[in-house]
Amino acid sequence: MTDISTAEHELETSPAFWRSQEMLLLQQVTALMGKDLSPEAVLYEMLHLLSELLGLNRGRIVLLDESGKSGSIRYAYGLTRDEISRGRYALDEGITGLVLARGQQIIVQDIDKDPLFLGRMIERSKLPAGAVSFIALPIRIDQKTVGVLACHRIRRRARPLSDDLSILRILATLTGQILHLQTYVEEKTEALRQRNEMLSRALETRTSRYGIIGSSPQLLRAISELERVSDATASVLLLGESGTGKELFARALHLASPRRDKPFIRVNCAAIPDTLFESELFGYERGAFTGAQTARAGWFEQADGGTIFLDEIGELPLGMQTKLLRTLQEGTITRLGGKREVRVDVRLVAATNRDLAAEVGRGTFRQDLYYRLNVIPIHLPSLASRREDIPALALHFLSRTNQANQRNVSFSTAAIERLQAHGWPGNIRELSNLIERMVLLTDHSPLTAADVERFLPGMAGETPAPAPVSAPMPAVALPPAMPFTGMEVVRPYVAASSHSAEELRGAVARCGGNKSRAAQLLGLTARQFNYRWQKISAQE
Ligand SMILES: Nc1ncnc2c1ncn2[C@@H]1O[C@H](COP(=O)(O)OP(=O)(O)OP(=O)(O)O)[C@@H](O)[C@H]1O
Repeated sequence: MTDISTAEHELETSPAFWRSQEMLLLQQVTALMGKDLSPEAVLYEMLHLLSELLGLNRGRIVLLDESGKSGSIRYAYGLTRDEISRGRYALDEGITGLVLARGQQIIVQDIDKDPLFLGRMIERSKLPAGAVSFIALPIRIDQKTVGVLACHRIRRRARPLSDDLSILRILATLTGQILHLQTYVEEKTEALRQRNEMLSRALETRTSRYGIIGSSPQLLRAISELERVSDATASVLLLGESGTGKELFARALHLASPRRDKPFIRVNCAAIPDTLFESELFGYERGAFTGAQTARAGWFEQADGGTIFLDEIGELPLGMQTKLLRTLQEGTITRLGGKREVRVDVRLVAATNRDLAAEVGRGTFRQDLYYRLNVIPIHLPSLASRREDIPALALHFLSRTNQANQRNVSFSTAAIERLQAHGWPGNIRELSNLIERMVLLTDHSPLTAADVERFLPGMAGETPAPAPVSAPMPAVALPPAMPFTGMEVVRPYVAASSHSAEELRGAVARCGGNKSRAAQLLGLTARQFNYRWQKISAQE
């Protein structure tokens, strides 16, 4: 031996050298644990360093299989794939099987001399020529043996066996902790995944069962109110600005009720001329009026067993309000020109975007009917008060329009953000119409914030502040300037009670006395306009 190698030998055999090697190993392993919680990376590196720094070779970690009756090698260093695949042990089989079964460490001083040592995994010729030891220690979680940490050790080496055993015990404990942590994290993650799946399924079925999109607390509250009263027979009054989904909710209420297989009849009170209300709602007998050549059942009779939805109930003339109240109280109707009372079993759902209580105060709506209708009021939130629903609604309308028109248009994130910033006085109907127009009238994808800007009514560059919950409509609500679409806008986005007498008169004057054009200018239906016009004329 040269002087240098003698010095190296002395250094290598000094206890200080081995302590520093052990410290290095532990430092490296714990540093890795801090970085990466996956056992693969940490345990592999641990076995690697065990070999590199301490000369304990062919380390392996055997873990019990799910059956608990056998174990197999899960992590190893210095073993070939074939060798690893041979590393399967039944309980009590060989040294590893014994440690698995009994949870006690075993040290085989010389593998060639121990009859219990199987030697089936690695050919003897591949191991060092001299005496080779084998050390196997149990890995425990919560006092239960779940695996074995084992390695080879050249018997004739400078480092005492007790030191190797000490560090191996620490590493076996560390392995147990890492595996325990992994199981814990996996269990927690799985539980969270399942809970998440369950919640999103519940949300999905609750909100999309009736085609109602959105998960804002305000919308969920309205849906849960709807579901709570769906089985009752009392009248429901849906309140909310135009386009907030009152009709959708009325249909949802019907579908959620035991009447779902019976008719759902929608009557738009704003669209029926005063003179036809009675015959439309209650039907008529033959000869009831000129032209009544056959008898006809009205909407109430047609809805028998089901639900009648009186939309824009605030437009109902006073005379009809009295008749409706009688029907609600007595559960009967009398056809126009008829004498017989016909029993009808109908649930009434009414909707209005008007302040009915104020109408009662003004004497244009019967108080007793108002109380009768207002038994179960459900307030539908404006879109501006639940902006978090805008992305989901926008994507819903986008995919619906894409499908209907064989298009494949998408939105950029900025476009969605721009939609979220808009005030939406026309609520969901306005959003739905806007998206339909954008998809049909643009020839590129994704649609950008600038595209949205171009299509928003008279808002270029302006970001309106969020409207307060159930904020009244702006006093002058002229219909927004729409880009040419080739489509009729189905309904104007204007609250029915939002025009002062001055505005009505001003519009008529601007249209040279033409009331239909004045109605158009103000974004009202002819009926809505006439109703207001009569009202201001009566007040004069
Ligand atoms: N939460 C929602 N999810 C999906 N679509 C919705 C939702 N709310 C409303 N819509 C859609 O928006 C449009 C307007 O809704 P709806 O006609 O029910 O409003 P409304 O309150 O009855 O309006 P109006 O007072 O003018 O009669 C419809 O096409 C409806 O399907």
